[in-house]
Amino acid sequence: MTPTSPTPPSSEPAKAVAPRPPDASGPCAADSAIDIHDLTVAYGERPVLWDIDLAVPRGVLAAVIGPNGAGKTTLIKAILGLVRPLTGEICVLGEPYSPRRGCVAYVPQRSSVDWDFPTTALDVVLMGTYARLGWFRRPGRRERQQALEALERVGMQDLAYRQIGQLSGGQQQRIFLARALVQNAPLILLDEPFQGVDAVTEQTIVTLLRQLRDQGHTLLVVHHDLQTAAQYFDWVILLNVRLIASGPTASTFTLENLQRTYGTTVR
Ligand SMILES: Nc1ncnc2c1ncn2[C@@H]1O[C@H](COP(=O)(O)OP(=O)(O)OP(=O)(O)O)[C@@H](O)[C@H]1O
Repeated sequence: MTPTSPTPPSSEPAKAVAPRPPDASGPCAADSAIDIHDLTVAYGERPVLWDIDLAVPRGVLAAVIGPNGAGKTTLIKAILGLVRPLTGEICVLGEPYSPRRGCVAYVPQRSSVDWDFPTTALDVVLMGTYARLGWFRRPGRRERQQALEALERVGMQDLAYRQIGQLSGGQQQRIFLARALVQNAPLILLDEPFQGVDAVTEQTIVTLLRQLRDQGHTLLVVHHDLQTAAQYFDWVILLNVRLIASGPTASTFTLENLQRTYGTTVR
């Protein structure tokens, strides 16, 4: 790809970008949960994602890892159609995003949510049913039951009627996870779900993510903690504006790849 503007990031080109699966064909391979070709995203003149080619298979619990400002959140936003790429194509579950919108659940970064918005935990979870209901139907008894069950799965049933602004960080994170559960989407994107949560909540979330993976969902999780990455995830995507590597954790989460992602200071 050779766009005239903006100029490419100055760092050395990535040497070993993970190859796309050999059976992937056309822009939207049906066997991939996410398929990205030649993706470049810029804010103004500055590229924050450069020429990304990436295929994430279905049914993996995948981490997106990279330093601050590497473009991890921007990658999630690009998949969700929230930022307009300069170039490139993104396919979700074998199709462009728009017709697949209802198949994707999103657990945002806590800091990006207005917690003063006057709504209860149950109402937030019920939002996960809206895509199924369409424009003109309101959630009924069945949807409320599903929402309460999801709250129970994340251990939050007792706080269903609490205002979201009155919940702790870990509790808020679980509410958004419950919303994703209710949506029952095949693809779930989570932006730093462990940020600011205690060890017990972190384990609750990890257990849920594994259960969802075992049920066939694909999960893409922005993750910062290198100590836990290999233990939690079976697929890793290493990113620093460019894609450094993507693949099974055992073969991809290597010291060499981490050094290329973060510089030479990783031990
Ligand atoms: N709306 C925006 N307008 C301009 N620049 C932005 C915008 N959003 C993000 N950026 C910049 O783009 C770069 C990538 O941001 P992004 O949030 O995707 O990184 P990240 O890897 O998620 O970082 P972190 O680990 O700190 O959350 C950063 O340098 C950031 O300052």
